[in-house]
Amino acid sequence: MEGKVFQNFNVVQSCYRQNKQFKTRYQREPDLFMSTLLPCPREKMAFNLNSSMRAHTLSKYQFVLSKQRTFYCNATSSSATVPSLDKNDFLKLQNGSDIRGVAVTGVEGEPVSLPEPVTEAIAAAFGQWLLHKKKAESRRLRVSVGHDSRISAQTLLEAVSRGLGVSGLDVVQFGLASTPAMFNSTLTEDESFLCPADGAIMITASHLPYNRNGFKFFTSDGGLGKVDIKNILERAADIYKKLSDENLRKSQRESSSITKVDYMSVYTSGLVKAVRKAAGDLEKPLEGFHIVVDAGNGAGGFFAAKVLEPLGAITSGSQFLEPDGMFPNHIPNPEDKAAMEAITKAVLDNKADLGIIFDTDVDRSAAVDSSGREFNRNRLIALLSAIVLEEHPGTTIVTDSVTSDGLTSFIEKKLGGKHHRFKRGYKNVIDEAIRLNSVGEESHLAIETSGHGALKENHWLDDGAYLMVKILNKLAAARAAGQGSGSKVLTDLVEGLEEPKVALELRLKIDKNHPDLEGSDFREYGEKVLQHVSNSIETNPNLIIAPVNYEGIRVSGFGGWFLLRLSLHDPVLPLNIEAQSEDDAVKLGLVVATTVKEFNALDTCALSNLTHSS
Ligand SMILES: O=P(O)(O)OC[C@H]1O[C@H](O)[C@H](O)[C@@H](O)[C@@H]1O
Repeated sequence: MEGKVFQNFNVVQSCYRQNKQFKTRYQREPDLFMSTLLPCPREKMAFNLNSSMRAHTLSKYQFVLSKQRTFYCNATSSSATVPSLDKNDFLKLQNGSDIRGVAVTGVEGEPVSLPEPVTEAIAAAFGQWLLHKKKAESRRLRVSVGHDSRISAQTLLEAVSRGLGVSGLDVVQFGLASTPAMFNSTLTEDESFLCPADGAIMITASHLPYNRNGFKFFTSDGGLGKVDIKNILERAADIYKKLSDENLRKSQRESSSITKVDYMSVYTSGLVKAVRKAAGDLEKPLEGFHIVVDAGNGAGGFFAAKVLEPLGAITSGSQFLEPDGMFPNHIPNPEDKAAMEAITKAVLDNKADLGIIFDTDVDRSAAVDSSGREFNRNRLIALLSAIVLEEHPGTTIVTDSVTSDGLTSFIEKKLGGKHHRFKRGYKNVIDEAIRLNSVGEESHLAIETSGHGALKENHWLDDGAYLMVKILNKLAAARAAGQGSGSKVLTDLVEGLEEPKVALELRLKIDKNHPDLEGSDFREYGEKVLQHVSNSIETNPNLIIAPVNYEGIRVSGFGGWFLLRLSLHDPVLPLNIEAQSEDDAVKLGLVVATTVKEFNALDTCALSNLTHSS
């Protein structure tokens, strides 16, 4: 265990050993017990730990704790004023299968919606949900918690730990971590790292601005979906009411332990092992390769020193590896133009073989070859499809809805696979791939143009770092087979992918307060728009509506296509257009502009700019 667990604050072991009666009952009836347990005396329940504390501070804590085995955790409820919030306020924090909110002030018009007490209530609710789900478990449950580089990470980490303590769960803090590592911790079998965790929480808001933050939740079954997130937020609203009631805080509670573990070393050594194995157990299969990493000051900086260097790669010229929650260089997001320009420049300036870029929490990635050509969006999917279809001939590749027609013919005609173009949303594509397998259709890859991707061989873990490992395997194998160096082997794999001359996305906003909505939900209004576009196009001989389509309306015409759909989260109709010339893109834009013109709540400025640009 030495060197693995940084500190272990198992101060409450004797408390809960003495409290078997409590334990048995709480395992059997977690929900019922929570209602008597809550609200708890927050003055007593929380450790005030700071992962960036210096060593001497920590040893002082350890000394105190080891001397008092029945020590009740130090009093540190958040000092923030507790605003009055109801269920709706909590439900507003749901963003698909994530929770997102504003964690710090600083942006005008964006008040804090994720203060510490709300965070505590959400974490307590996840604990409650987990206890309910794992009723049958006879041991005490533990939850791993990690965070990205955001400036609010530490505050929220402490609030999450307190909240889990409220539910009587043990907390295992990983510090700076990636989202996929958190899921991985629910699968790892290694008691010396306190794994598997029964549940995991990642504190992140992906690529959103510095003032935001949020949570993703995992169990060994994968990331929680929309229904469970709603359930957790509803529970959180109830818990919150009780947490803010001063009179009730005096009741008894069970203490929880907080342990800090260097789990990222387990996770990264898994990635290193995967590449070594694919290269026939060579110790340094990337020796001689020069690979630059751009972590955008998010959590992905580990990839250079902890993955590439042990494999023998040179990583000089890597940039923005140090965590900085103000993201001073560019948005950590492979979909961002400036981010892709930054990594491309780094590759060219350093004459590197390959560039790798991650989003803030490393569940998304993209690459750049030695000539500065991006493996991003459709080209990243084409590359991964080529690799996976070599390993699993004929398999189905599940993608999101905005993928190009060229990608379909590449996967089906060149690679001999099947392209199942499904819906937008990483959870949607992963769940669809799992469903296909369950009904007998083999699928090994679920991937989005956004850079989210998951493989069956990797437990359907949505992992940007593992996607890059698949690419590294290819480089290493080519080197081992004496097939030259550089990234040519990768570039060759996407040879034949037809790419459009023009690819654009316009996001048409729906004004939620417009009288035309007549009090209805923006989604209903959006559906009406889509139905109307579909009806108007049906009779147009120049246009063909895609017969198989899972969201919105996809139409081919003028040598290209467009897809108009409802955003997963926002009051927006995103419109994707791909065409072989600007003129053709404008023609497709005009089709949409003409058919939606009577929908006054729809902001069509972006469309007008396009159609008037010619
Ligand atoms: O529907 P949109 O607004 O384009 O958003 C769609 C995107 O939402 C989130 O960012 C998800 O993480 C992505 O997986 C998804 O693709």
